[in-house]
Amino acid sequence: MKPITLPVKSSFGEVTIPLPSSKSESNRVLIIDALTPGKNHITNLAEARDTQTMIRLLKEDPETFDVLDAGTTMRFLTAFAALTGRKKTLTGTPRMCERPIGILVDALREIGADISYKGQEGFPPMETKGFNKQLANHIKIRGDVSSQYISALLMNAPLLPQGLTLELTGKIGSRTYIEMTLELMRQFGIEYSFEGNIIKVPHQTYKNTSFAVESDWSGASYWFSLVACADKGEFFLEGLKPNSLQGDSKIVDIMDKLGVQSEFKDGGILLTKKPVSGLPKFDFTHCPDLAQTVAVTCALTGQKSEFTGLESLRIKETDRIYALQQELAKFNAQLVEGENEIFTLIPSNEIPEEVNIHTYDDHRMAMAFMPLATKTKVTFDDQEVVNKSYPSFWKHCALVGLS
Ligand SMILES: O=C(O)C1=C[C@@H](OP(=O)(O)O)[C@@H](O)[C@H](O)C1
Ligand SMILES: C=C(OP(=O)(O)O)C(=O)O
Repeated sequence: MKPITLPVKSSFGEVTIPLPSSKSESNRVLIIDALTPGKNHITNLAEARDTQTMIRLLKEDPETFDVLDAGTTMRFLTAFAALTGRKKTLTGTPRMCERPIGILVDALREIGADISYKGQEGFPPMETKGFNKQLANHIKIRGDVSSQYISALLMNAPLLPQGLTLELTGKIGSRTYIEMTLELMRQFGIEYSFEGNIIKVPHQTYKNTSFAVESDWSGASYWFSLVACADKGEFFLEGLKPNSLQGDSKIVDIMDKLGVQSEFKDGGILLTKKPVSGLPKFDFTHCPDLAQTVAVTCALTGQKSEFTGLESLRIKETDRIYALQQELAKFNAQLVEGENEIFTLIPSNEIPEEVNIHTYDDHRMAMAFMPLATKTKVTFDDQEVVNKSYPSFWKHCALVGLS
C-alpha cells in the first residue's frame, strides 16, 4: 500500500474538474448491451475499476467471473449468468465474499436458475449451472437490503419467456438506483410499469440505441464538499446534467444547505460558496454513497446535523459507519448512534496538526476525507484505493493545488 499526503490549502481559484463517468450507469449499459441483439453505440464508459472489470469479464468470458471488490459487477453478473444459463463461478475479494447475496440467489432459484454456493450459504463464491425453464413469473423480494439485487433481476427480465413481476417488500432503499435501471432499460426500448411496490416487465427484446454515459455524481460530491470546507474556491464540474438518472445528484440540494451554490451551465455545473442556512437533517436512504462526503463536510464546517437512512452502509466496501466513527474521532468529530437508527453528527472542535486517515479498502473513505486538507496536513494510507470508482482522483486533487 502506497500512502499519499496532501498539503494544507484552504483557498482555491477557478478550476475545471474533468469528472470521470458514472460506474453505475456504465455497468448497467454493459449488461443491457450484452443482452441486446445487434450493435449499440455506447460512449463515455467509466474508467472505474468496477466498470473495467465488467468490460473485461464480458469480453473474455472466462470460466470464473472474479469481480474483485465491485458490488454491482457481482450482483449484475450473477443474475446475467444464472438467467442466461451460463456455467460460471462468481467470486471476488475476501470482503466481497462477506457481502450478502442470498436474497438475489433465492430469487434466481425461484425463477428457475440452478445456482449453488461454493462456500458459506448466502455469500459468494457461487456457481451457476444452467437455466432449464422458467418456474415463476411473479416473485416477492425484499427492498431494504440492496437495490442491486432488484436491478440485477430487472435487466434480465425482458428475456425471460414469461417476463417478470417483482413485488418489493419492506422499506425500499436506494430507490433511485432501481429507477435508473428502469429508465436505462426504457432507453433501450423496454416497456415496464412501476406502480406502488410492483414492477412489471413483460417479455420483449432490447432495441439498438446510442447512449452516452454521464459524469459521476458520486465522484462530483467530493468537489462540492471541498468548496463547502474551503475559505474560497470556484469549481466547474464537467459533464453533469440537471435531469440526471443518478440519485446522487441530490448532492445539489444537500450542499445548498451546507454553503455551496450550484449553477448548471455549458454542459456542467459551477460551484461557488454561499452562506450556510439552518440546522440540517439528512436522509441517505436513496443516496447512501453520499453519507461519508456529507459527514466529513458537516464535521469540518461546524454543522451539527442529524443523519438517517444509513442502514445499508454496514454491508458496503467496509462497515462504513464503524469506519466513519473511527476516522472522524481522529479530529474530534463524532457520529453518534441514537434510537431508531438516527445518528447525530457532532462537528470537530479542534483539529490536530496532522491526521492519518485509514481507508479500510474503501475508495469513499479516502475521497470523502480529502477536504480535511483545508484544515490540516492529511495522509491517507492507500492512494490506490480510489481506483474502484475514480482512478484520476489524486490527479484532480493536483489540479486544484492539492499535491
Ligand atoms: O446500483 C448501483 O449502481 C448502486 C447501488 C447502491 O447500492 P445498494 O443498492 O446496495 O444500496 C450504491 O451504494 C452503489 O454504490 C451503486
Ligand atoms: C457501494 C459501492 O459500490 P458497490 O456496492 O458496487 O461495490 C460504492 O461505490 O460506494
